[in-house]
Amino acid sequence: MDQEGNKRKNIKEVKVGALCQLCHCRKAVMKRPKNLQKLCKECFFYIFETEIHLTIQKENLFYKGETIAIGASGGKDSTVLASIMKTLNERYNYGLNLVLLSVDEGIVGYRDDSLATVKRNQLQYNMPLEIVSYKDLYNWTMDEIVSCTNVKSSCTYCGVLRRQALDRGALKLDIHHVVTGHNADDMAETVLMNLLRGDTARIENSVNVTTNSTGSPVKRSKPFKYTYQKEIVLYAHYKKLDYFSTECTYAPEAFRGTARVLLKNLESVRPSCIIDIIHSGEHFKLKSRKERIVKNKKLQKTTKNPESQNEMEIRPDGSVSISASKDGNRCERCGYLSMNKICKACILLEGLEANRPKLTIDGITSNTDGAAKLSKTLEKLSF
Ligand SMILES: Nc1ncnc2c1ncn2[C@@H]1O[C@H](COP(=O)(O)OP(=O)(O)OP(=O)(O)O)[C@@H](O)[C@H]1O
Repeated sequence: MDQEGNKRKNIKEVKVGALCQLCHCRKAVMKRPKNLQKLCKECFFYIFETEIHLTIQKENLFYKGETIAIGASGGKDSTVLASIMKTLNERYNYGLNLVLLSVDEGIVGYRDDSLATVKRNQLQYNMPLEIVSYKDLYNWTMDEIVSCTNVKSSCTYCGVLRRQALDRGALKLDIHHVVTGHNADDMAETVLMNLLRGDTARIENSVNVTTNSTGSPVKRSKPFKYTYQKEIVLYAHYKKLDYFSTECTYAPEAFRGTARVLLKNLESVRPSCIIDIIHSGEHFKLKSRKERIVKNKKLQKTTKNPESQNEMEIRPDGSVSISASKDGNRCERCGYLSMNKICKACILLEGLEANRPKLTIDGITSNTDGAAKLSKTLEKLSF
């Protein structure tokens, strides 16, 4: 049974047998994963939707008449997001124009199936759908990238390329705001990961509901910031939403996987820990950049190259980080918006191009479709 199947099995096993603690008249069918409150289905729907509405209101996420692209992967989070956005838009008269935006990374046996789900969602929610592909944007599919690199680093490539692809897809439609289905578990995981790596500079940013990548005119919001993954699964299950439940064929980023297991263990003994970690991240204050730079200047006296325009920071372990000078707003290679001379996507693609010949033997392009499946099978083999 896959992971999703297990989750659904767990849901059915919840036996409550008491009255709903909200309406006090209907039978409770579940214990809320967030606070163990016993609820009937109707009250769960109401409280789940209302909490997301309150996050949207508190953070002032949208304005009337705004067009919003919903990052739609066909998975549970973004499917529930599309459904909720439609419900709240109608119920509270947000006045939003909602569009589904999908990125086709080119992973045979995974993304092609999930995109079929998004196409059904398009009809079910009556929303326009735009699909942009890595192949069209970068002339690479993820299957090709993995056959040139390895499965383990695939998430790094995919993350950078997808972020830019979502931006480009949105701009193609003249949309400047993308919402994604990142949830409370994702956020807590990211805070934990950054904390464990000592990457404190990223903690503050990782708990923001809305973020703007440097140089990007497209902002991103996460209306599910306080929404537990387990509750998203419950909502999708009880509402019988049509979503795709297979995990990506490629390995999840190794360290994130470890942080995920750690978080699940913590959650099993203290369900509130997910929100608690997010709150800790929200209250985490780094010394101002100015303060850090002044402190480091003494150290830099001996290391500073007077000809360099680059800003240098010395990390606590003594290693040095040099941030590129901000030369302009466009990548010199692809012309896409970037605060650096060459955007991250182009840097990664440049490394890949060097390996492109490996994919072509005597002018015949080798078939990389399903490379992920093959790699996974090989990984499992033992001799
Ligand atoms: N291929 C894609 N096209 C459009 N949006 C995407 C795509 N992949 C991810 N996203 C957006 O980023 C969010 C987080 O994706 P991620 O893959 O990290 O988590 P997930 O739990 O698998 O999400 P989901 O259940 O929605 O697939 C998704 O909810 C979605 O909004």
